[in-house]
Amino acid sequence: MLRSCAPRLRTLGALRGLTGGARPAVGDAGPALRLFSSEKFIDKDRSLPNPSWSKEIRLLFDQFMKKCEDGSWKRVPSYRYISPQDSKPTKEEGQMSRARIFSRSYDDGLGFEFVMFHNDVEKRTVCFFQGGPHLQGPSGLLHGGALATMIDVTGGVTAIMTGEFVMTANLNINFKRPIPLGSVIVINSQIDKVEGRKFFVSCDVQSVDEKTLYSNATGLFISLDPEKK
Ligand SMILES: CC/C=C\C/C=C\C/C=C\CCCCCCCC(=O)SCCNC(=O)CCNC(=O)[C@H](O)C(C)(C)COP(=O)(O)OP(=O)(O)OC[C@H]1O[C@@H](n2cnc3c(N)ncnc32)[C@H](O)[C@@H]1OP(=O)(O)O
Repeated sequence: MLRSCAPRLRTLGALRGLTGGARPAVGDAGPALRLFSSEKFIDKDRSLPNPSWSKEIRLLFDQFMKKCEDGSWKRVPSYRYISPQDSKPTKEEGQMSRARIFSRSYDDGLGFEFVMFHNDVEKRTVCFFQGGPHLQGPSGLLHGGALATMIDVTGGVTAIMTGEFVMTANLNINFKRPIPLGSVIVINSQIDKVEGRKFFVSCDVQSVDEKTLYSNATGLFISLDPEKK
């Protein structure tokens, strides 16, 4: 069921660094730590390096943090939980009270390790992704659904960074080459066209040396109709 508009806009604001929270670091699109309203619980920003990150993804992270210094790029923060003020007004109970954002639901190193950087002028996002052992599909290879998740999230962030809260309406993915589990890949996403509430986004997925095109994709993201909210 769709939630009301205002909480979503607060989430959007936090994502774009437009609202309060802990002080953002230079080059960040938002707060590094998110204090929940009770101030008893701190949800850490999971797009920062952790011990499971390989040298390769750390190097890419460092390179792009440098690009953030002149403000042209911003690191996109990423959390495990939706903060209580952005959640449904009714108290969630049982299993639902433990809800996590899917792409951040695994412990460090086991699932989706990634960081995204966004360029507002170019309307594009780059994601560095390292898929952990719990994302295996065929032996030793990344599951296609895990890649689809990352394409969805990267494309979704590219659209969301325009300031609209969007939902994914359509994804078309060509899986061209299998991805070795644990390797680092680069997902580039850009907005090709905007028609009213429709954001047409394309993505390509490559090896770090750009020699292998693993996948390409297009997606349609639609911002919510105020009449229907
Ligand atoms: C969800 C995340 C939650 C919290 C995140 C928290 C923090 C943010 C941090 C990070 C963000 C990460 C990015 C998120 C990535 C994950 C995104 C998702 O997983 S979303 C979940 C999967 N998607 C859905 O469940 C969507 C289900 N569908 C719908 O709710 C609706 O169909 C819709 C997409 C909202 C559109 O419904 P509307 O009633 O608003 O639109 P319409 O009036 O029907 O159509 C408008 C326009 O668009 C065309 N159209 C609609 N659907 C399609 C389609 N599938 N293919 C092509 N075209 C489509 C339609 O024809 C109309 O066109 P027009 O006539 O030219 O205007």
